[in-house]
Amino acid sequence: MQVNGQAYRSIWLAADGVGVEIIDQTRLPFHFHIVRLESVEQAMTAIRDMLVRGAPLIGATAAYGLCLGLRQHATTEAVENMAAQLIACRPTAINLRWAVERMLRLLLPLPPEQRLAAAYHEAGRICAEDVATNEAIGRHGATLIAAIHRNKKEGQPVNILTHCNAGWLATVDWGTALAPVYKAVELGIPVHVWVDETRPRNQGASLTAWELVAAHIPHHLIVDNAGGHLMQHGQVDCCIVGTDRTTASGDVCNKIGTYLKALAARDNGVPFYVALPGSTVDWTVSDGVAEIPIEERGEEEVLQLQGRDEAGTVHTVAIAPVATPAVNPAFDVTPARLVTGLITERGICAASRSGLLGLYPEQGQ
Ligand SMILES: CSC[C@H]1O[C@H](OP(=O)(O)O)[C@H](O)[C@@H]1O
Repeated sequence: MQVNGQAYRSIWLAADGVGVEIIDQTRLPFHFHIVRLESVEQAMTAIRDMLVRGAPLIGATAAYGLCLGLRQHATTEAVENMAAQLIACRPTAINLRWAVERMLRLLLPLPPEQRLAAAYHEAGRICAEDVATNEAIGRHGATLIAAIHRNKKEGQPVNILTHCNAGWLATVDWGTALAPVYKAVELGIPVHVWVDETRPRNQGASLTAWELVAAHIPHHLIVDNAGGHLMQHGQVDCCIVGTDRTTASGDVCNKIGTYLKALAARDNGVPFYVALPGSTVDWTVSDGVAEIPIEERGEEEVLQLQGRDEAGTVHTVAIAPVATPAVNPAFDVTPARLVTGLITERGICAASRSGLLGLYPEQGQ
């Protein structure tokens, strides 16, 4: 996407063809800082500490992490060990495992001396495919926004609520939930985005809002608890969110708070869409609540907030008594019954096994 007139992806191979460069998303929205990764350990840290985040992007980072690790060790044992460590960095997003296993399927049959070049090529393919996939998600999702727009009064924008960040920063480019917004804007459809701040890491405030400012797309930041009220008062035409793992039956795992938004949407008759690439479907599980591992992150993310003072200095401050403990589940699962539809690179389908198999028939063979 464009940042101050320059095109960026969220991850790219450095000019020397060796290092991998990322946008440090923990520094946004106040600082646009690029970090160069030179080892698999640095890639793991970037994933764990959320310098990069978002299911497709952490998958792409892990793929390049294997490339960086192969520069040191190319034996089968080393590759398998690196792969296991990368997958363990974060437990919920399926794309992390998907990308690493795709790399292993390619690399393990090769002789060690051929693995490095093949790895860089495949990591590049994973990134290029993600860009094309998300652009297709955008095109399909934009048809939904266009249909809503046709029923709006002349000049009225389509009001879309989104949760967390499923924009281009969550992927290699375009994003998933925000891709339809970007494509709708390209079609000249007026949109307005309600941006859930998304406690505790405030990725809506720090990442989605930053993206929409850069794209000059009208939006308002809202507290997570305001969405239901806005829906009750007819101010939300649809919700579009991302997902870190969706089950074969259409249950959707996404950033904590998504489930509550889906409940409010159902109660108010607001369409609730989930945008995802096929690589985010976990065909091995059906019951999302029972089977998807939910990442428990550190309590400090709940007990602290980060912000910038008037002098431009960024501080981290406590928001609760020192003696107060916190619990920090990073994701929740929205049952398929609350999902209006899934927006994929192959089209839009019902949040159901039959709906998904209709778009991905090869998964049923
Ligand atoms: C396109 S995946 C977006 C998805 O990932 C985010 O989780 P995290 O920032 O913790 O990696 C969030 O659930 C987004 O909806």
